[in-house]
Amino acid sequence: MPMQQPTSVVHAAMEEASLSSLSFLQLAFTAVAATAALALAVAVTRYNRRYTGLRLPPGPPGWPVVGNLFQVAFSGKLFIHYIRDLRKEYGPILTLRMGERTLVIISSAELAHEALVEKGREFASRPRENTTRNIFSSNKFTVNSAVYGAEWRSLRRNMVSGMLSTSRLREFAHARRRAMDRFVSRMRAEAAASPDGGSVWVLRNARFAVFCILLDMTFGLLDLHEEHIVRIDAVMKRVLLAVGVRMDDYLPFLRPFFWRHQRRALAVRREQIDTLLPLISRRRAILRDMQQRSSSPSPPPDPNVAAPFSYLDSVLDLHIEGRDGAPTDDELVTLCAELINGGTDTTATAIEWGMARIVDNPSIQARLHEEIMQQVGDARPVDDKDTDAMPYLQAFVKELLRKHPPTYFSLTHAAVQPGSKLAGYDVPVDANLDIFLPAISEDPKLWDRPTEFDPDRFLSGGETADMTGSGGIRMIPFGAGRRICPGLAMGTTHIALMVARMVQAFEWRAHPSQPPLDFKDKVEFTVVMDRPLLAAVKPRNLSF
Ligand code: HEM
Repeated sequence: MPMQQPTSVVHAAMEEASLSSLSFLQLAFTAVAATAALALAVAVTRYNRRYTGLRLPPGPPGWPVVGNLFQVAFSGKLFIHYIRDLRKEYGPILTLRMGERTLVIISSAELAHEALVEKGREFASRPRENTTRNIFSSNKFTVNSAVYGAEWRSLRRNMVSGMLSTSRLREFAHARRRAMDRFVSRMRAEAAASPDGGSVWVLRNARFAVFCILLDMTFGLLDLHEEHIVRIDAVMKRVLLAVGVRMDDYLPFLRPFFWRHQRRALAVRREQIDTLLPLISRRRAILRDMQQRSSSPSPPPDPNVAAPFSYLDSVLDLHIEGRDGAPTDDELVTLCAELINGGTDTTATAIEWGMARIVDNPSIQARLHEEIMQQVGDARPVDDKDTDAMPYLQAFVKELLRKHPPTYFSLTHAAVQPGSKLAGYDVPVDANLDIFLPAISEDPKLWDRPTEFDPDRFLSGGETADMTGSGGIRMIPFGAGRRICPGLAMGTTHIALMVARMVQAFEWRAHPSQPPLDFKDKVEFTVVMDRPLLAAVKPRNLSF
């Protein structure tokens, strides 16, 4: 769940304008000018009052009202690259004013440690959100968006113990096996049907495979047809687009001009509810049936239709501290969507970068394949118990998450109370606190040859990587501290398993029709390859 790009905000605003007629534009400009003049006076007064007496971190000087918004938007750079350049000038803690919002961005291991570990409680909250995002989060009733407090604790405790613990993860080995078999067959079919008989789009296939696993785990419905899954996936993608950053997030006085976006977002929410609620009702019926069977001599339900447990089961009657009653149907939709969204794009993105590294470096592929042959052979598919016992694969996954963290920013944090400081600077309670992760995992003070991709650095007495950050921060692709990603174990398990199955099933090469591989990045929902990876594959001889 990465921070959104302000440049896309401007594109959204331009798109909105192009849809309008000229007369409407003239009217709109007059209204904007008048409103802007008023807003200017109000905002300048409010800003001065808000931050009087505070010492904010340094940052580029901005304009009244809009702050640095247009500097960022018209810089011609991706936001992630803009920040990388800005940190050279202002150092590892800086302030950007994006209209109404103040961003404090930190980008060093020391400051991440101060914010997430030493002062973890002080900065464990999330900032306020716009109305669209509040609709999709059922007013911040999700683990990722909840403000720090009793509600967040209940939801998070349930997600971790109910779904993401190591023991629960083990129980879903069958879901992974099914999804992996389908994943490999789909790639075989795609390669066979391609004009040259051997091309595969990596991200698309990886994304679908992870989506299938998470759908199984969320609803425990094992008989969904592929076309149905594709339809659900399409709706989930529309949701991600609907909650994207907009200009009015930063300049709320422009909100009336975004009424079309708002109406579209409400329609997508309706679609999301209409798509997921029938799955919830089916699971409820299965649970009732299971209960009846347990008190009668009838046989258990068909294991190919329903899993014995799902994430949904754990939230149906969830007691939330400080709240009466169980979650409503709409809230159940929100909670289920969170589990699926949290793990899909992040994991799939990592797979794409990983396969690009494998295609780019044949010796990495040879070593992975050799390890798979030694540990498993070609008579059965690799499973997750096997991957735990493969040191080179584990080192590869770590190096992958160091060099290509799927999100460059952690989710935005916020101070719980006024009066918090970082590096001696004030961090206002209404500021967004963002942690820029690649600056830590490529810091030459912490890493030897930081820009090189080299899994060997983690083997036998080489460098170490505690991805939780609890033993010191060197790379934190999952964040650290109280709000660390609860899907760390699941994410790394899925990445290792998918890479192993892909290398076991195929020999991977750069595609002859594509320009030489480059590792340029761009932001979609996560940080993906600028040019999506199309690889050439040759199926290996397997005897299963
Ligand atoms: C490679 C895979 C993944 C990566 C790189 C990743 C990364 C992250 C990051 C950077 C954060 C923000 C931490 C912070 O606020 O400081 C986060 C939060 C979160 N992630 Fe993940 N994630 C991954 C997989 C997953 C999976 C598989 C799930 C669940 C199925 C998940 C669910 C969540 C949730 C619910 C939060 C919010 C935690 C909170 O606010 O308490 N993630 N993740």
